[in-house]
Amino acid sequence: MSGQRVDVKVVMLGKEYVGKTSLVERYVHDRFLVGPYQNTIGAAFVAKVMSVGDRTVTLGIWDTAGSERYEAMSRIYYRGAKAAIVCYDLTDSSSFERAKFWVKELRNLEEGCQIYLCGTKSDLLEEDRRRRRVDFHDVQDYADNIKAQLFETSSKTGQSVDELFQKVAEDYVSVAAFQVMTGVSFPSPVETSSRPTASGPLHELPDPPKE
Ligand SMILES: Nc1nc2c(ncn2[C@@H]2O[C@H](COP(=O)(O)OP(=O)(O)OP(=O)(O)O)[C@@H](O)[C@H]2O)c(=O)[nH]1
Repeated sequence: MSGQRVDVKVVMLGKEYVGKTSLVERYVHDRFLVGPYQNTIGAAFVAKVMSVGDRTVTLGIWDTAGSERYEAMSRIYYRGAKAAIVCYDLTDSSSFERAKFWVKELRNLEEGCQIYLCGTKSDLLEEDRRRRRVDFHDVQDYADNIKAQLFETSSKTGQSVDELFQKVAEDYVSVAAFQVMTGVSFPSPVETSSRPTASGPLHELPDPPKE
């Protein structure tokens, strides 16, 4: 992919091991990789073209590293994002605390960024409901408060993964339509160029977004 036009910059944020890379893998390649866990180093980029009604929308998805070691780098990647998918693991309460940390940052620093909260690994709850460590209703209240949308997904089974990314694209289209109607100009699409990926199975890493 070179010089591909991206309509919506999407950034994946969340504690390490919550399943950000797996979510992108399921959505983009419809697969769930088994084998030893490989943490993301820095960030990885992938673009996905999709349809919303009769429109084509290209999502440019930045999968950031969850390790706190890379926190400063993740900040570079969320700059200018139109959507952030903030992930937490439904079986790990500390990962929800980390999600709140990212929400706070985005709310303070990226006003125009729509937040999607994503509770991951829902298949583990289907196996054993007692594994849930993050209450659905608590998160729903929190999501209402911060005007975010909430999804619970499984990259293993694919549950709600397409719906999540579809909603991101649909929201982009309706906001863009609203802006055209009201005459408010919309930022021009981001141009990307190709470069080898920093990590993992995702590919096509463009230049980091400029501040
Ligand atoms: N059962 C189950 N396991 C999952 C799911 N999603 C991810 N995992 C597992 O959780 C581990 C971490 O997944 P990753 O996608 O690498 O997590 P990450 O958030 O990208 O991690 P970092 O790159 O370190 O930030 C891997 O062993 C995955 O196989 C899921 O939906 N269900």
